[in-house]
Amino acid sequence: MAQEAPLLRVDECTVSFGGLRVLRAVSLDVAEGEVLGVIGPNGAGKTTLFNTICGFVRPDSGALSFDGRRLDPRPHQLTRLGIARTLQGLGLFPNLTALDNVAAGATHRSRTGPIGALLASPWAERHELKLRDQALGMLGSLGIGDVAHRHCASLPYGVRKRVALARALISEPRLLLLDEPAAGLSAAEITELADIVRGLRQRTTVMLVEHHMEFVMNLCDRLVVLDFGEVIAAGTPAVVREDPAVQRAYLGEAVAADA
Ligand SMILES: Nc1ncnc2c1ncn2[C@@H]1O[C@H](COP(=O)(O)OP(=O)(O)OP(=O)(O)O)[C@@H](O)[C@H]1O
Repeated sequence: MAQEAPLLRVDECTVSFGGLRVLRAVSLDVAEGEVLGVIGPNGAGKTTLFNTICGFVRPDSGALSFDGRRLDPRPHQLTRLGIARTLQGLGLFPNLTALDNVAAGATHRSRTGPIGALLASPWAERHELKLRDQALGMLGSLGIGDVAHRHCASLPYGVRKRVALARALISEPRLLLLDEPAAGLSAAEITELADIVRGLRQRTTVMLVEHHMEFVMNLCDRLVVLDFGEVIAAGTPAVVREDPAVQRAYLGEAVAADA
């Protein structure tokens, strides 16, 4: 039986900054519907891998494909291609409400355009109202509908992280890239986040970079481990946790965290 093509394929990608080789012939597949975690010690190249997938960094060699087609993205094309990303720094507009921040994630779907906006046609207004309804629904589905009209600057960090997640989801991505989603969250918030991400798999594929071992071990279907820019292991959390190369890379760190 023919094997289904992966949603995302990273094929032998090598990336250098000046003389520093940061990714070394990295290959991995992300299957539709899975939650894939990318882990590795500090400086292993995880963020660079995300940046390469998003087109912020061009590989020296190698190729990417998305849904069976060559992926050579410019960052501004990502949403249209069906890829969304949350950032470590969240990147929210602090003086806008949570609702406006989320609606901003759907601007590629806004068909109003500058002329329509100037004319404020009833059609354009209806369309904008629909987008705002969807943004409100998205905040509600992440359990923070009550903060929709509050400025982001006034919200606790854990809530702002959910706003950023809602903004990524409003574009209805096929692939959602989460950059350290658990960082800075309390233990209770991390448990809730894991439940949220499990719920997301009905509608999107998730690839995440994370340091929190218990979170990734409990949540991810598969893990890819990077060390010094190389894939040193890949497989289920149970397999990866027992891998001697992974344990060596994490010497002194809690890879086997009581997951
Ligand atoms: N724009 C850049 N110019 C030069 N060096 C860079 C650049 N971006 C990253 N690096 C270097 O590339 C290496 C990998 O960095 P990267 O941020 O991808 O690692 P990481 O695994 O995400 O680390 P962390 O877990 O600490 O976030 C590091 O040595 C870093 O200093």
